[in-house]
Amino acid sequence: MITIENLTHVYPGTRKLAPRTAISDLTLEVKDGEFAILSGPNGSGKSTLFRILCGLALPSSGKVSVAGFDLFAQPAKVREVMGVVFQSPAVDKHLSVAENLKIHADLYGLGGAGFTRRRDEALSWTDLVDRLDQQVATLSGGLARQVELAKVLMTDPKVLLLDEPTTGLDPVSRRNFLDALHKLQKQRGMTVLMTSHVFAEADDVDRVAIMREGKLLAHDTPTALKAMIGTEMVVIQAKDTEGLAAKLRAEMGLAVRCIGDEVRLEETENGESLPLLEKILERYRPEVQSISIKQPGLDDVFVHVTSKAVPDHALAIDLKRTGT
Ligand SMILES: Nc1ncnc2c1ncn2[C@@H]1O[C@H](COP(=O)(O)OP(=O)(O)OP(=O)(O)O)[C@@H](O)[C@H]1O
Repeated sequence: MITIENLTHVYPGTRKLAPRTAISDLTLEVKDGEFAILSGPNGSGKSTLFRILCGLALPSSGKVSVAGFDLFAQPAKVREVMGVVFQSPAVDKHLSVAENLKIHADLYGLGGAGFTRRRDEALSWTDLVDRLDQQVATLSGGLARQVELAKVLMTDPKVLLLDEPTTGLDPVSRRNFLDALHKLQKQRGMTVLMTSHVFAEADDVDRVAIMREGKLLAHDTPTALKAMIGTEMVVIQAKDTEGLAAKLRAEMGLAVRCIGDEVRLEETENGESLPLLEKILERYRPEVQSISIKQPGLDDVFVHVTSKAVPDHALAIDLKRTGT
């Protein structure tokens, strides 16, 4: 449904700044009816990609098609099938919920009885049904985001792009927003691509794509991505992380990595971790502040994949293993 082929985007340089490649030969597909999350560290190129997909920027090279339409040759066709929820609010806070929805409907030529039906349908999943006359400025952050989504849903998009839509929401509002989004996506069979840094949001999506420095480093189901780093991992906090890691490598032959203030031993399998943990404690007890065994989550995959400490050939192996 969304096909991105060999996309490259270079921001031109200025007298003081060198040109910057924000997206580098990126190829990615979001299949029909799929819910995909796009993630990556700051500066990895997500916003640039999002701006290109929304038609706000033209890439330096590459192709994008949405629902079979060429994004650059047939932008109007793409706009007909695509809805976009931006990170920064795109509703008028001084107007009521109903007024915001009406203005959006007018922009899209959705008048008369059709408008009321579409509006009521878009609102049916929200908590806004009895708040139509309330000014958006007086709504909570979570409800204001619901107005944005309701607005976009009125146009019945086949493809929905969302740029970190849950930023600033408390955990309960975030969960409510996502639950509603998942329900809607299934009901309407929409294809959804959402940027997010919150990995708790990614466990129940179809696929997660992770970028770094404009390149796609991983793209697979949450289960396959987690399997990339084994069924268990040992995580150690120490007074001297680098020092302990060096000893574990040299004296125990362990392939550990330092990530922030932790030493991590990834890719341990069920049953191996506990004896290893005991051996590490036996030998290095005074240096260890805490040690635990955990099952890898998507946040661990993110750290593994985006950490610059991972040599490129190791990533290539991981990607082969996950079939990306
Ligand atoms: N207008 C611009 N001119 C020059 N370079 C830019 C411009 N916008 C972004 N960049 C650079 O392009 C790269 C990708 O930036 P981008 O904003 O797309 O990343 P991002 O993944 O969205 O980051 P974040 O998570 O911080 O929003 C960065 O190195 C950034 O500095």
